Amino acid sequence: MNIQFTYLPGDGIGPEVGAAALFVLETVSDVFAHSLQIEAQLIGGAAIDAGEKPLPDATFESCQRTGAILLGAVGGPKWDHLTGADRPELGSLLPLRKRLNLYANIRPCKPYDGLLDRAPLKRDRLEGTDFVVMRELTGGIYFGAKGRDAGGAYDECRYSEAEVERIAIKAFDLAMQRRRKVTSVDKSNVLETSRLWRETVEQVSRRYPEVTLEHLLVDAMTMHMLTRPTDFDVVLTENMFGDILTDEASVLCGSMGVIPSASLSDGTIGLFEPIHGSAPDIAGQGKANPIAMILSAAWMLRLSFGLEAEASAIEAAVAGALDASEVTGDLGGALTTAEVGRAVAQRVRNAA
Ligand SMILES: NC(=O)C1=CN([C@@H]2O[C@H](COP(=O)(O)OP(=O)(O)OC[C@H]3O[C@@H](n4cnc5c(N)ncnc54)[C@H](O)[C@@H]3O)[C@@H](O)[C@H]2O)C=CC1
Ligand SMILES: CC(C)CC(=O)C(=O)O
Ligand SMILES: [Mg+2]
Repeated sequence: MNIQFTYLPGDGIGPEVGAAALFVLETVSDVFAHSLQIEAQLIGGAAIDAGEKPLPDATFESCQRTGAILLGAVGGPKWDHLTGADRPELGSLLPLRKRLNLYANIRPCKPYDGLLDRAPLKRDRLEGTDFVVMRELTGGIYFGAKGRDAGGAYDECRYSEAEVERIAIKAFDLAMQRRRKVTSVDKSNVLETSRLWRETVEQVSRRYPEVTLEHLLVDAMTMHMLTRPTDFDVVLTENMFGDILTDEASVLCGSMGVIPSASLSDGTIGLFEPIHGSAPDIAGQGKANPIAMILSAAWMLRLSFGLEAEASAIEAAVAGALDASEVTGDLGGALTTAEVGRAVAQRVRNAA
């Protein structure tokens, strides 16, 4: 098969973890006799530095055409003086998600066995943790009107019933394939958008009588996630809460550097990216953990190209590398970003 995708390394550690993931993809395509057609494009601060818009037209066109996108991260202190749509985050990543209608962001929290002792929680409390966060990705406060006025500053948060309904359906459909439980997280004691969220999720849940529905307020959820992580199956939540809760979930999994994500629409386009950002504090030092990016590449093979054996081969290689402590410093190892990429690739080759 010809695996054609758009590659957006972006900023900070993006190009570093991206190079490691590409190395693994090249090995997989060699082992499984595929060809790779990589369309590398500019995004974020890297695009700004090249004299382009944060989301250049050529980049968007490539994403639309290939329908499979592997992205590192955007943003960093170098561009923090910029405002509004001139910023990498507001001018590239958010419009990319919005314009491609990638409203369903799926982020897994299933600690690898080799990392169970790295989390602050004891192994016996963590063992069996396996939940997925279904985060709404194209609505809410990140996309509302924002600005400054005489009174200070404002960020508007809006959700339509249709926006809540479609992400709730995704969550319930996913729960039907898993352990049939949805935990919907909102702030309905205070926010009107959350009241709509809760009512709509209730309505959708009536179509799924086999699925147990639980509602939690987001402040309490930050505690429940740490005290009873094994209780959750599908966690359904809005854009900003999902952003925050999944960084917290990374603590259960050992590091920010191990959680991949898929952002999907109702069509065939998929955007695959680690949940972490550009990590300017470690950029350029070979310290970044590439596993989240490598797993995002595996998800791209599975979800955009239907290459299940190839995706599973990468995931098995990652599990093997973690068991053998072939890891970067965030996981207590001594390997560089590139060395982890090579170690995972070697395991893919050895298993073939
Ligand atoms: N999807 C994206 O493009 C995202 C972009 N950002 C942007 O990234 C920049 C930095 O944001 P931060 O708040 O520092 O979040 P961050 O996720 O980049 O980093 C948070 C902490 O986790 C560590 N970390 C992150 N990824 C790691 C990896 N792969 N291996 C080892 N350690 C890792 C970092 O060193 C840092 O200490 C900001 O400009 C922010 O807007 C933040 C989140 C997502
Ligand atoms: C630019 C941010 C909204 C990206 C982010 O933090 C995320 O999607 O996790
Ligand atoms: Mg985030």
